[in-house]
Amino acid sequence: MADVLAAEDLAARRGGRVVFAGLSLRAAPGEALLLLGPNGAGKSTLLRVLAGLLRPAAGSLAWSGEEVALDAAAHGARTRYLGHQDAIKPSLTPREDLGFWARLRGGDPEAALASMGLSGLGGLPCRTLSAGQRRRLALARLTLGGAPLWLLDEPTLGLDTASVVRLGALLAAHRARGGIVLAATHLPLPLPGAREVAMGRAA
Ligand SMILES: Nc1ncnc2c1ncn2[C@@H]1O[C@H](COP(=O)(O)OP(=O)(O)OP(=O)(O)O)[C@@H](O)[C@H]1O
Repeated sequence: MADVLAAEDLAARRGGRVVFAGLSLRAAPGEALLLLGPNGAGKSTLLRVLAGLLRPAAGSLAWSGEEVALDAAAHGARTRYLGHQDAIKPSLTPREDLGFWARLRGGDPEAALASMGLSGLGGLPCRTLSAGQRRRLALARLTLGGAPLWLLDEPTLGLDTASVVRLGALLAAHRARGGIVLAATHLPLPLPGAREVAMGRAA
C-alpha cells in the first residue's frame, strides 16, 4: 500500500537551537513507528511538527502527496495528538468531556468511556480523577471520530497494567482500520511490528 505520511529532510528548532535536522520518515496505513532516544533528543518536538503545531525549520511534510501546510484544517481533522498534558477541564465529568468531543468529531462517548475502562467513573468530576485515570480519559478521546493519524507522546505514562492492555487493543483496532500510529516512549508499548526511529543525542 502507498505511504500516506511522508516527512523529508525535516529540521526543527527550539529556543534558537537546532534540535534535529535531516530527518525523514514514511508511514503507510496500518503502520506504527516508535520514536526512541534519550531525554532531549527531540521526540516531542517531532510529534509537534507532525501534528502541525510547530513549523519545521526545514523540510517537507506531506499526507497522500500533498503538503500538510497547504491545508492546516484538514491536517488537524485527520490528526489526534496526545501530548504530556491531558487538557482536561476539572469541572466536567469524563462522560461530559467525551460527549463534548463526540459532538465535535463524531463517535459514541459511551463506547469511548468503555474502551479505557472508565464507565464506572463517567459521572465523577474530572478534578477527582487520579493521574492514570486522567491519562485514560485522554486516550479514550482518541477513539472519537476515526482520525487516521495518532501522534502519542508517552501514552502509557501513569497507566496500570490493565490499562496498558486496553490501550494495546485500541492501537490494534486503529491499525486494523488502516490508521497510523507514531509514539514517543521510554517504556515498552503494545505495538507489535512497530518500526523504530532512533532520534539523536541527549541535551
Ligand atoms: N519550548 C521550548 N523552548 C526552548 N527549548 C525547548 C522547548 N521545548 C523543548 N526544547 C528543547 O528542545 C530539545 C528537545 O526537546 P523534546 O521535548 O523534543 O525532547 P524529547 O526527546 O521529547 O525528550 P524527553 O525524552 O525528555 O521527553 C530539548 O533540548 C529541550 O530543552
